[in-house]
Amino acid sequence: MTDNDYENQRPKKQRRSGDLRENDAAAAERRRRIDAERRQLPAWAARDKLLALLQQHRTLVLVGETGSGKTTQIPQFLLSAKFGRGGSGKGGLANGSAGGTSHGGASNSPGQGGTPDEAGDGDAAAGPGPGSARTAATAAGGRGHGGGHCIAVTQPRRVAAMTVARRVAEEMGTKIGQQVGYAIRFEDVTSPATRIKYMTDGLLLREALVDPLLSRYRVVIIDEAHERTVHTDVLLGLIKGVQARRGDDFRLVVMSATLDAARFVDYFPGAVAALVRGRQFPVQVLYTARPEDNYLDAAINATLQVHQDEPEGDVLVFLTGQDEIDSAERLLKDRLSSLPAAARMAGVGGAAELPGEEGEGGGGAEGEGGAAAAAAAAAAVGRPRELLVLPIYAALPPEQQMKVFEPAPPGTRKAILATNIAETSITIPGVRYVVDTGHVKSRDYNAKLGLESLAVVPVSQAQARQRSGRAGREGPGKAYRLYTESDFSQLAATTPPEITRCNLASVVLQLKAMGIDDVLGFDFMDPPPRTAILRSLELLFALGALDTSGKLTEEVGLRLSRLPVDPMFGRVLLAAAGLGCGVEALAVVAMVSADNVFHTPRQKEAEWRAARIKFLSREGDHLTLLNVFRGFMELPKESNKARTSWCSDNFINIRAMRKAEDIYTQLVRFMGHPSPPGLGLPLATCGDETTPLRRALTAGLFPHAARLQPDGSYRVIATGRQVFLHPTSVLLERKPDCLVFNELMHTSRTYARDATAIEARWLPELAPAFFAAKASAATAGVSAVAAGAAAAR
Ligand SMILES: Nc1ncnc2c1ncn2[C@@H]1O[C@H](COP(=O)(O)OP(=O)(O)OP(=O)(O)O)[C@@H](O)[C@H]1O
Repeated sequence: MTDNDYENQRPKKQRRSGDLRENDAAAAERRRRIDAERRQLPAWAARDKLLALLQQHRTLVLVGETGSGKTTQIPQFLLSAKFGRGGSGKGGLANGSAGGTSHGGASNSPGQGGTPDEAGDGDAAAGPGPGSARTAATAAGGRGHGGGHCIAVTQPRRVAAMTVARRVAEEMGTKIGQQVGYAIRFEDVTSPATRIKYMTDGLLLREALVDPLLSRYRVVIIDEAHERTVHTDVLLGLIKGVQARRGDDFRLVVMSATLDAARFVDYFPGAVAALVRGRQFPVQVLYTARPEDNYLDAAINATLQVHQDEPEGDVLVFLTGQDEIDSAERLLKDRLSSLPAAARMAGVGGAAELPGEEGEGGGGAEGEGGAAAAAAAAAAVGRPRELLVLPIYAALPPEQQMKVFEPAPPGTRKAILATNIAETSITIPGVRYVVDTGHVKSRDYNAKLGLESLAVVPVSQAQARQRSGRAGREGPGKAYRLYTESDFSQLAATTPPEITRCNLASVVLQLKAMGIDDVLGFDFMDPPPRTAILRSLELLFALGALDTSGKLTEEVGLRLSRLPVDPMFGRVLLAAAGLGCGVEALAVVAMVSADNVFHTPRQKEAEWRAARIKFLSREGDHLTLLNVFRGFMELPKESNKARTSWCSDNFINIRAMRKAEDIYTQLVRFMGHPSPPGLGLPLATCGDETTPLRRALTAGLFPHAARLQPDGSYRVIATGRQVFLHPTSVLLERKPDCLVFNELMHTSRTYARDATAIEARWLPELAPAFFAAKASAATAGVSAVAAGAAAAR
């Protein structure tokens, strides 16, 4: 560098260090403020009592109001009491204060079954059954434990894991990924320094595959346990086994604002329940006087009413899914444009990928004389004048999801349209108002048919409380429930555990991979229906993941358990690797794993049908999806404009395509990676030759249930009732040993939606008697193994 260069640099350097000092000062001030806020949280008053309870009990079931500080504070308390520091094999369990002064904030919760005495009952109740949970521990093969140094905090959802981790890192004044980190599927923001790790429950379950004793962790916190996701329930069963094996070296905390603590205390030997009393800010709950005919309209009205009448504060609206959110966004725009000038000034900011859309940037005030006065009036009463509509749902790319967490620009109110992704754990800065439609999309499973479906159903009371709890986190809030108080009282108290209403193939596969062979005997807190487990065993057998004695096969089962996709899709990928069409199979699996890519507006049916023709394949929907994927991938990646206009011309959902591309990229890495959990499989392409791909698809989806015939039809071979049909399938021929169809089910998603139609149409054809007579000896073997295992207990 010459002197001259140096001189040129100097002022910049000085400016930079000046900026840094200012930034440092601002950051320090912010931390001081956050620190003061933290100390006001109800959880703080309970700190010493909670730590003392955890010294004495291996399981703590903690109930505390939404916003009381469970998710953000408890892990920090544990860390400061040395629960999250390893090496000695004892850590805080021996050294931490064994009681301290109780501030009276926490109490053993009478009526919730939380006393140590009652926990003794739990011991007895759990006595004879935990054989399989112990098997889990044994499967660790004597792996060392005692070195656990980390605190894991599970969340049912990725967004919560990410955002809460960031908040806690900020509270602790560290960079995310250092002392505090998070891990979600395909994204690990942790380091060797990490002591508090927020993660999805599904990810901790995956970790248990390779480390069944969870030996990295001194404490596991299962947060939002009331949600009873399938992953949480399996984890609870596994952890029970881990506790038995690791003894005093391991602690479990189960937390929620809306939890039946007694159930958990009964389930875990020696558990104790505690209640954190009090909430930070009040939330006023308002009900409608009469039931609403159309909750979507009612939600729009309520949002606009809040925007027009209420002082500043963002609105969080709970809807059921992406389609509904898209409609709500459009309706809000339309309604805003028809409002009087004062309210109309609020342009509605479009979704982030539509820059320049009408309303963006809030130019509405320009040139409207009356509007300026109205704006002044709104400002005078502290009402924001613009409304910025932001969606958030699971299929939205993460960078767009994060937009809801950014503060609204001055003079603007955010209206966040969310699915239940925003229902628990998270704090969205600025939200003071919640609009609860009272509905949610929920999974259901028909074990008889092996079909999963999604249906819009009323929320439970616990969900309604969680939703209201998203207001009142930074100040007093209001929750508008779009149903009557009497309807609320009729709602189920809690949501039934997901494990009792979903396809269990993945779960069964993972348990088998952990060495738990007797899945029917696994110590579930709420055992799933027996038929559902049997159906999963049959499916896994049909996929080649289990042998006739119900054991995991090395070649298929073990590798499938490592693939982070549905076992049926995973089987396609394994088959494709052997058939030289891995690239195409990955594309198809990515497309069916993303949301529906086709946009089918009713008013433009002729147009979208015409646009669809160029992608259609006579060989089936999978090949059609492959054509769409190839078309998209041919566009220049860096040109957002080209991609957007191609999607819009072809009536294709760009968000779903981005998601598919993302899944594809991640799976390519995963499949090709030479060391576990990667599979090190070659990824060849079959080009325009489609036969290998069709073979691979058949192998994955219906290996023994159907065989592709030379003429392109499928033969359905009897394997119990494990048959997948499309509602438009046509029965070509009825032979003595099989039925011949032109087309079979192509994705789990489609059959999910059409489960009822399929049942009505095909069940008589697929009568149990027909299949019972033809059931293969091998499938019967799996059932016999399952039945034998059950009988042995
Ligand atoms: N990202 C954030 N920005 C601003 N404040 C936050 C943030 N995260 C948390 N807080 C503050 O910390 C408080 C406690 O949050 P925390 O998530 O720990 O509560 P909780 O008891 O776990 O609630 P819930 O049961 O709803 O998950 C919130 O009420 C809010 O005041």
